[in-house]
Amino acid sequence: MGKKGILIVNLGTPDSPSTADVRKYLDEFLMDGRVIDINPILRTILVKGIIVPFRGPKSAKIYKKLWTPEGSPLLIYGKRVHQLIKEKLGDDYHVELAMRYQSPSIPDALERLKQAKVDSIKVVPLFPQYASASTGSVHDRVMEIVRTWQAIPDISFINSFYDHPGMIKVFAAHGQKYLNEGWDHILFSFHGLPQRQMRKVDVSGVHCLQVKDCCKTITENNKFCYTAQCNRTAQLIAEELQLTEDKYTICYQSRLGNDPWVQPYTSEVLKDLAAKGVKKLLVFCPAFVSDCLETTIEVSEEYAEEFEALGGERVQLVESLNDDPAWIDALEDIILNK
Ligand SMILES: C=CC1=C(C)c2cc3[nH]c(cc4nc(cc5[nH]c(cc1n2)c(C)c5CCC(=O)O)C(CCC(=O)O)=C4C)c(C)c3C=C
Ligand SMILES: [Fe+2]
Ligand SMILES: [Fe+2]
Repeated sequence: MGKKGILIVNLGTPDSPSTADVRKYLDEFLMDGRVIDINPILRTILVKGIIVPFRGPKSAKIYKKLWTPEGSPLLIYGKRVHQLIKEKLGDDYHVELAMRYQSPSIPDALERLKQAKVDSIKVVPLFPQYASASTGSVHDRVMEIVRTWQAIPDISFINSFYDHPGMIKVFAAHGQKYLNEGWDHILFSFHGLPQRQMRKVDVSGVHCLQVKDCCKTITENNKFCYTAQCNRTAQLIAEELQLTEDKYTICYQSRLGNDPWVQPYTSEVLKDLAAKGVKKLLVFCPAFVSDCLETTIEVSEEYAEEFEALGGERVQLVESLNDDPAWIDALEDIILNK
């Protein structure tokens, strides 16, 4: 019998922080019809004519701050997790790491699985909560390639692991280290998403953004809703840490463009909290399994500066799952049992 193939996939990051490489990354990322889900002609004009030329140099400056001698944190942690999970799963498995955008690419990783003659492939996007723009896009790309193969092995896809007890415990343990430092409030800041993408995955057609508090709890109607899954992740971490509802706020960062995204926006929440006299904030970012631009720079630097300018004193980011051995245990369970 052959080995079982596992393909773990994260979002991706530029190959280097040079403007040319950041532009190449943004172009591949934002030309994805699941990320900027508008008319293809408008998308091309918007991405190639406006975002890539103008945002490219600005993003490159931010990536230069993020970059370490080993490279981009998202890829560094990706490689460490890949190595650790390979060791943990042992010889019955062939594990490949890919990035949805840039390198290592999904086509190359799938080719290696094909060459290894695996019996099956399990695709594991490293996004705890499902969004068409992240998990959906990984699934789409894998299917696009595999459908051209003559011999297609057993193949399965993980949708999400937003409530996985092992993962919840690791986020909670990382937060627990800071809990006794006298925080005025706690934020669960998730990556944002255009509201129309929430509506599109509403399997009932009558729920998301149509009923009051639509996605506060997760039900049959909204089980694929990114916001409903984010809320559940935050509630479970809060329960694990015995935080009552008044102690925390769930919010959404990194909005791009002028269309409405899921609310409340993190920057608006920072303004409201500062106006109420909140000085010290602890921030979890549980949409990310590893620290990256969105946590290390956007939260720890940009939101921290914004909050201080509003009269706040301190913003402390809770480290992501990164290469914590307890996360590797949880990931093994997700791979084997989901
Ligand atoms: C949590 C999963 C993610 C979803 C959903 C998502 C949606 C989404 N993102 C953009 C635009 C940008 N995102 C950028 C960076 C970025 N996004 C995610 C994850 C999700 N994005 C991660 C992990 C990262 C960091 C990558 C890294 O290299 O560390 C960026 C690039 C940075 C910048 O220039 O600000 C953009 C742009 C859209 C439009 C979107 C829509 C659904
Ligand atoms: Fe993003
Ligand atoms: Fe929803």
